[in-house]
Formats: sequence, structure tokens, C-alpha cells
Amino acid sequence: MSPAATLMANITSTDETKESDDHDCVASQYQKGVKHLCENYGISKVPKKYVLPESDRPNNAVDQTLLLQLNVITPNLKLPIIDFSELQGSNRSQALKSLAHACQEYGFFQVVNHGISNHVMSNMIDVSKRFFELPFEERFKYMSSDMSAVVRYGTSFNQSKDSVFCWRDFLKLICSHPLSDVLHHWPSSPTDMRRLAATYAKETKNLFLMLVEGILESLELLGTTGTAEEVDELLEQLQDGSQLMVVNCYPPCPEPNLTLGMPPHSDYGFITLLLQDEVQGLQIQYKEKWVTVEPIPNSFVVNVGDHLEIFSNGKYKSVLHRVVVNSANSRISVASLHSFPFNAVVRPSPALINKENPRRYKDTDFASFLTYISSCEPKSKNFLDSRKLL
Ligand SMILES: O=C(O)CCC(=O)C(=O)O
Ligand SMILES: [Fe+2]
Repeated sequence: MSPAATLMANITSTDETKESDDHDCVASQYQKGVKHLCENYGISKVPKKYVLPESDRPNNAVDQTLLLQLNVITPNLKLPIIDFSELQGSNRSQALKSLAHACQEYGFFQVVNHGISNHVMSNMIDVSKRFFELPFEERFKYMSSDMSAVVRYGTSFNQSKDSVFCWRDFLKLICSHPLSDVLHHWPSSPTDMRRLAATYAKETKNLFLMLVEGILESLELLGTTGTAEEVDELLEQLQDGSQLMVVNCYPPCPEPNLTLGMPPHSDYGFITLLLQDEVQGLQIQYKEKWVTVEPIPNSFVVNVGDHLEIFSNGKYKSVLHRVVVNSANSRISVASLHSFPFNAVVRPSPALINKENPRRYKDTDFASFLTYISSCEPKSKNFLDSRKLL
């Protein structure tokens, strides 16, 4: 049977014939991504490769309506909103309190009035959409299994390890310091991609640095005697730190209740700045329930990453989040993950360790994270759990 025929048999037939799922030819089709699958096979059912065990599936729409009526689940979640202009202005002390509360209670917040123009944000979404609309051969040029490649196109979460695939294709761009060192590796098509993505990367880096000052102050590390040197060193490290932009594309899915765009995970960096289009899909774990984050136009969703959890000695937690897909719309998001330089040691701040709050995490670095994710199927917060002392 040709790969196309095998795939169609697999999608449309009974469970027994679905066992042929592992057929090499079919498996290689899945490796090419969800967009490729949809564009070439007119998918009307989710192939078995993407079907999650029942316990891992998102609640189906019928359940949701019923549970909402019964008041058992919260509808969409309005994340705490941080008005960046207040953080930089006369209302800073109040804004810092809100920031501390958001990081402690939710691990997530949305930033408005951040100073990055709507134009820069909409250009980034627009050029990302155009990248994923390119012919497959053009996108395929950047497909690589090398986790440290400057540019990497791929699919699912960790496509060489995932037993069940996610309904997601991505483009990862490493943003080094200075950007000119890597820019020529970034996709040359669409022709304005490098220019628009570089502008976006620089502006998010600046915003990240200003947010970090706020976060350090909210941890009461700024302006405290004895910590000035530590804070200066930290800010310097972050200034030269790592930045990874992940452009996610979630094509419409014929059976969205069977699969996920991204499985539950936490982000490994210090913080992530997430830009999403108007299509909702991000869910965070809040009070042991999955709740959908309502997108606010022109805002960023910001979340605490594993490195900030370690640095804050557990005061701020990196929170599990996942992405649900839908049958009507394609969705684009751009996650900008910021952290320390790749070779830096990440450890709890000495100022946040004391008798009542002993050191909770071992030292770590990016290299051990990369080794970890290359060696096992990433699940939830496994990596961070492996760094815990208590
Ligand atoms: O697409 C989203 O909303 C979230 C993406 C995400 O969690 C990530 O890229 O780490
Ligand atoms: Fe994430």
C-alpha cells in the first residue's frame, strides 16, 4: 500500500487496522508535521498517533457545558493584569504587590501598556502565519533533530520521544547576543521574516529586562543591603542571557477532544513572554483545574519558568500549562523564553535561603536540562522535580 493509502486506512478504519499505525512510511508522514498531514490527506478524523489516553484528553464540550451549568468549573480565567505603565510610574509599589501576588498565586499574569507597539506585535503574528503558509519544502529546509540548532522547524512536543503526538508544528529561533551572529541562519522566506522577527526579539528582550527588575524588587531583593552585588551580577547575566523564540502553529483539528496542541508542561527559562493571536487555546492549571486564559488584544501573557522557581527558592512557582485545539480555527502563538546564559549555573538566591526557608533546589544549568529532555519523554514538571532537594 502507498503511504497515502496506508494513512487513510489508518485514519478511517477500525481499531484493528489502526495497529498498522507504526508502519514506517506512515510514521515518517507524522514526522513532517500536522500542517503537512492536513494539507496532503484531507484529514477528517484524528489519526491514532495523536489520540491521547482518555485521562489525558481535554474535557469535551458537552461535559464543559454541563459542568459550567452545575457551577463545578470556572469559565475562562481572567489572569491578574499588570499595567506596565504603573510599574514604571508613580504607582510602582502597588504594581509590585500585584506582581508578587500574581507570581505566587498563579505563576502567570498578563501585561498591558507595555510600550511595545501594536504594529510590532501584529507584524510578528502576521509573518509567522505567512511562514506556516509557505510550501512544505520551504519549511522542511529547517527541520532538524539537533536541539541546539539556531533554527529548528518541527512538530509535536518532542518528536523523537513522544509516543502520542501533539497537534502542533513549530519554528524555534535562537536569539543570541548580538542578534547579527545568528540572523543569517533564520528563514530567508518570507523575505521580511528576519527583519520583523529581529525587531520583535529585541523589543521583547528589553521588556523582559524591565520586568525582571520588577520581579527582583517584588522578591524584596532590590534595595536590600547585602543583595545589591548579587542583583547587579544577576541583571548583567540576564542582559547577556539566552533567548529562544518559539513560533507555534496549531492547525484546525477535526476532533479536538481527542488530542492537545501542547501537553501539560512548565517552561524551563526564567520567564516566558507569550504573544497569541485572537484564538483562545492556552489553559493553565489553577486550583487543580484546567482553565482557559482569555486573550487580551495587544497584551503579553507572562509566566514564571523553572529557573525563576529555582532562583526564588520556590517562592514563585512555574505553573503547568497546556494548549487545546479547536475544529474551526488555526492558532498562532509566539513564546519568547528568556533566561541565564547557556553555561550559567542556576541556583536559589542566597538572600532567599534561611532557617525557615532552607535551600529547596540543587544547582542546575541548561546543559543538564538538554541532556534530560533528550533522554526521556518529557512529562509535566519532571525536570524541575529532579532538581528538588526536599
Ligand atoms: O501556544 C500557547 O498558548 C502556549 C505555548 C507554550 O506554552 C510554549 O511555547 O511553551
Ligand atoms: Fe509553555
